[in-house]
Amino acid sequence: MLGTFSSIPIIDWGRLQDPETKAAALDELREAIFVVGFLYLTNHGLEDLIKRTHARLPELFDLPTEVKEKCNMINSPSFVGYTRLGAETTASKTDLREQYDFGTPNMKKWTENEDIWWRLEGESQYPDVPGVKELVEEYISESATLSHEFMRCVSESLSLPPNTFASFKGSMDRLKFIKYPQSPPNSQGVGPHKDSAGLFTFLSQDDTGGLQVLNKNGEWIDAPPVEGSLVVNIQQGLEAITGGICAATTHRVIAPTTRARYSIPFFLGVRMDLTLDQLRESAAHIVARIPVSDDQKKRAVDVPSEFLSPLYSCFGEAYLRNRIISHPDVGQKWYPDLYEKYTKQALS
Ligand SMILES: O=C(O)CCC(=O)C(=O)O
Ligand SMILES: [Fe+2]
Repeated sequence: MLGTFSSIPIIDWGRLQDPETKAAALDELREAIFVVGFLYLTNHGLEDLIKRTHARLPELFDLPTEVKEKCNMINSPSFVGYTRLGAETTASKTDLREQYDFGTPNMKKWTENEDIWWRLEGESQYPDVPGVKELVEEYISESATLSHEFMRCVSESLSLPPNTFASFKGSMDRLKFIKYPQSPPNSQGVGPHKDSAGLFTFLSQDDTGGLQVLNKNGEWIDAPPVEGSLVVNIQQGLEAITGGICAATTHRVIAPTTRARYSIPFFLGVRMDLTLDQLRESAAHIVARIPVSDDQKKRAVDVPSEFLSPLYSCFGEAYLRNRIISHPDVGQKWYPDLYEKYTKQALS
């Protein structure tokens, strides 16, 4: 256990803020992101908010079925809302979890003359429980602030201007509350995947365990709970911005066997209208600074990346495909033609 644990770097946010330690901490950050591919962030200032939010999760999943179903994702062309156990698919297998998806509030309403993928940015649905909307909005707002600062540090770690990644940022970030119920041994909580909504994921897990990450050697290693930390994953948006050089973190959750597990991932969003061609141009100067790392073994066993596929015209379309495949009932209801098209397409 110790060996696998020590292979995931811990980055102390405090050290990135302190002028005395910043330079060394930026080196550690660069190594963690571009050479290892994932990290734990500690000392980030959201500890109290995370604790308060975790404390409310059991109650939200114990609500009567009709209260949860009232905000079911099936009502939402933006794929936000409640997903019951068994309604989600990853790597062609059913996931054993239930969850609520939310997004940044006050999105502009989609109109028919706009490209269809802008419809992914829409208003959230909340369970009808006092204080939940406010808590979600506070969590999203605090996480967005932290993640913007984090991206500035990532730029600085590559000796690039701090706002280098800002122009890739989308307007809607996403947040999920997840429950994995107690399950038979070796059940799939969520199957192997790369996060698809954007740039980085900041994941808070409880103390149950079960998260695993694919390392550069192509081995699944445990990412055990570290109290108060956020697990930071690279998403497909950053992978595309770096021309595929900085591969998205592939991860999965083995369902818990002795009690329920709860987690809260925050997904920093990417711009829906970015095309691969635009990226190639704008990314060249970023890519030139990324340290070389060998991940051939990981790539040999990895899951595909939608954003890098020439099948899709822009991030928005690739993300829409990902949502439709993950939530087939919602996809079929709101995008029947695209559902037909995407379920027949194989990613190369
Ligand atoms: O629950 C977790 O720890 C991971 C969740 C996850 O990977 C996801 O929902 O994208
Ligand atoms: Fe994920």
